[in-house]
Amino acid sequence: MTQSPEPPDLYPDAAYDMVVVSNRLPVDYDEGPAGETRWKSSPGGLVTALEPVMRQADGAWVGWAGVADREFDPFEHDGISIVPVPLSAEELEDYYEGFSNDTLWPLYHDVIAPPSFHREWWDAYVRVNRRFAEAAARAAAEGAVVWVQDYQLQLVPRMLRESRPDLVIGFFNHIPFPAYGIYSQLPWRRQVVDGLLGADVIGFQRATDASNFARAVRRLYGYTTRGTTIEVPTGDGESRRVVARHFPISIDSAGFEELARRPEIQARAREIRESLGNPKTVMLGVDRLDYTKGIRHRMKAFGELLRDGRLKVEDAILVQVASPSRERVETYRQLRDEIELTVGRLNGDQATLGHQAIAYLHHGYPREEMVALYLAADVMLVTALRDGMNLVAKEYVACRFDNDGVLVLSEFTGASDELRQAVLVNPHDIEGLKDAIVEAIEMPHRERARRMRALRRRVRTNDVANWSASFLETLTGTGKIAAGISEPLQVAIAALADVDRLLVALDFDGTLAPIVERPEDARATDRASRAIAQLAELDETRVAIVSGRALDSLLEVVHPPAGTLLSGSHGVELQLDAGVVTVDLRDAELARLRRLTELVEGAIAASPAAWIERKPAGVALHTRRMPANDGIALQQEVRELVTSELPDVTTRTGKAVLEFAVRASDKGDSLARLRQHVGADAVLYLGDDVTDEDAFAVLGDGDLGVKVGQGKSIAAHRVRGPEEVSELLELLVQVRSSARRGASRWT
Ligand SMILES: O=P(O)(O)OC[C@H]1O[C@H](O[C@H]2O[C@H](CO)[C@@H](O)[C@H](O)[C@H]2O)[C@H](O)[C@@H](O)[C@@H]1O
Ligand SMILES: O=c1ccn([C@@H]2O[C@H](COP(=O)(O)OP(=O)(O)O)[C@@H](O)[C@H]2O)c(=O)[nH]1
Repeated sequence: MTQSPEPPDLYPDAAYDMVVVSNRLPVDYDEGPAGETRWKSSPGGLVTALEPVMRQADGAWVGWAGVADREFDPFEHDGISIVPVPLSAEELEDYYEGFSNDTLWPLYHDVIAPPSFHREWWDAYVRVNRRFAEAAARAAAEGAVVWVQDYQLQLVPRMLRESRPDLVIGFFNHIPFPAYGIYSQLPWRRQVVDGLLGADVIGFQRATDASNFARAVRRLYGYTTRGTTIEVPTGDGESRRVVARHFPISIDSAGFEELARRPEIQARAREIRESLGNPKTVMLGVDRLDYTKGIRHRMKAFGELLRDGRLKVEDAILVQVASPSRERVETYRQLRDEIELTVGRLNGDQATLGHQAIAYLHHGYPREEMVALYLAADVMLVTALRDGMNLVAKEYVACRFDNDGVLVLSEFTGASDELRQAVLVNPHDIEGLKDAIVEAIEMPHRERARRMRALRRRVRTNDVANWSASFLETLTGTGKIAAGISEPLQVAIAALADVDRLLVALDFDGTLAPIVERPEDARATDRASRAIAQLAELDETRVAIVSGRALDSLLEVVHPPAGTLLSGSHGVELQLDAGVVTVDLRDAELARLRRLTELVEGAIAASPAAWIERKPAGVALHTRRMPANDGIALQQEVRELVTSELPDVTTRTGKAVLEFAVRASDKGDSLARLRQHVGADAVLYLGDDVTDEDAFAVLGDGDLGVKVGQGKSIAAHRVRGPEEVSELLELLVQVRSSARRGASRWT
């Protein structure tokens, strides 16, 4: 057995506040035939997506250099600090080619090819994951953010949490996460899920991937999952909240467009068309040579169209870039043989002396050439059988600033969730695929332009900067929040305008009303109050105020329009259409409430700046008027006192407030009840406090959560404060009232 190489001693210890860990570095070490060496760009969408992020972050990128049995010192490449992790030839075989690419890859891509399960591959996977975790732990500064990438490193989050509990750990899965029926075949299914649960945030490409993962957690561990959150027990009776959500990855759209606008690249596009004999239609496929990409299905459909006479070889050509990938894995070798046989046959049967049917290119091309190819193509064919995202589809759209070209896109790609105006296809349905190709070729210019404009808007709005900012904000909550309503948030609000029945649920303090010294002085901003009154006038639109305050106290500060639903005391009190619903406390709960009140009152007697607020099922200790450290110390003391005598009492911390309740309820329960009462098709929730996270946690697909201000949050969007909350509500009034006017014309 080969000895694993020891990590070299040259790693810059604890130097980086941000560390990205991925199997592959952005560059591969390459040795030419004459022994000349160089670093060249490594293949695949992961690198394309992360490169611009890393260039901005000034962090370290920990990964493998693409060759076995070689050790490299850390170095700087194109403004990125590179920390190479060595792999022996045997580890490369067992961990990368074996477990990553012959077990996990086919399993996670819906067993398109049969996965192989070998125990020695698993052992190597564990060993190599540990080496990556150690390298990342060495590079990371105290409290750093470590962002682990992809299926090759699923055990790293747990390993890092154990060795470095100070770190903030994110994980992003670039490939699909399969349904439990498939995932459960994995003999190490529990270990992998546990490995991932070491992260604070687990990102997926699609909402279905995140819900498949949550289901696996429930089935294998029985942990509670709620919307996008998972409660992971920590062993001391407490639990950590892990977020598992989709963050669809994207590209540097502006960068691609800038390249596409360069005259020399446009000239190259013309040259490509000329070299193909200037046919009426150039179709393009660009893929790693991988069985998930549906290259054979595409060729079969194209071949039949030629054979049936629906297309003529003089008029249409398919350019297929199949970039070399994983060439030592047997399934990939076989695939190459099959594809090349198909190309040979098809050209043999259909080509003429002057016109080939398929131009097949088994090469990897630099970005400039890719852009020229995109510009040269009338129709882009993306027919993957399963694909995490597929960046090629987004790149094609980003390059078509001329609003021309048609994208044929498989519904089994992550990209199809966003790129709805493409010609969507099921690549298994060869007849359907043939019709879609003909539809794309014959599509009238106006229709092509209409679709391409809409696609381009989407790719511009959600670009790679947006993807990483949204993931990292969810992870750290410390991102700088841009002024105003961001473009992705505007798009999300526009989508709410069209739903049939909408619930707009709003936290009060810190969201509608700026935080003030004395809670009784808090008032919603005038603009927010006006917008709420206008929303309440719209049909099929209900407004709810969801507060931690007791209902009495809420009604003193808020004067909502008729029909507004109210939730007080974190859902213990609800005012629905039929009046107030208060949870009746049982005798034992009443006795506990009395004792709780006595205990807290006694404990704060010597701290005149602290005060308590009585609620129907609990008390809240406010420390806002105390120096911050004194407040924290008092809260700690009172918490210990209460929980040692009344262990069943629920505690909850907010901004300078510690709450105790004898009946457990939170804003998530309350929002679920309100949603049910209204029969809402979608919910908009806005909140600023830690307790609002429970409400964000119950939001699902089609809902919209907006965190107000800084702080860790699972909400997908943010605004800076109450002024922008009112701006957002005004925007909603505007878009929803015109949508409702449109709707009522037809009803
Ligand atoms: O590193 P390789 O084994 O040569 O493979 C290349 C990369 O392929 C995969 O890409 C995925 O990520 C893309 C960006 O998120 C996504 O669009 C695509 O659908 C995925 O398949 C793989 O996930 C990477 O780890 C590989 O580096
Ligand atoms: O010859 C090539 C073929 C592909 N790519 C790039 O490789 C990435 C492929 O990403 P995608 O998400 O489509 O698939 P993956 O290969 O990651 O599965 C895209 O950025 C392509 O532009 C490239 O630079 N040269």
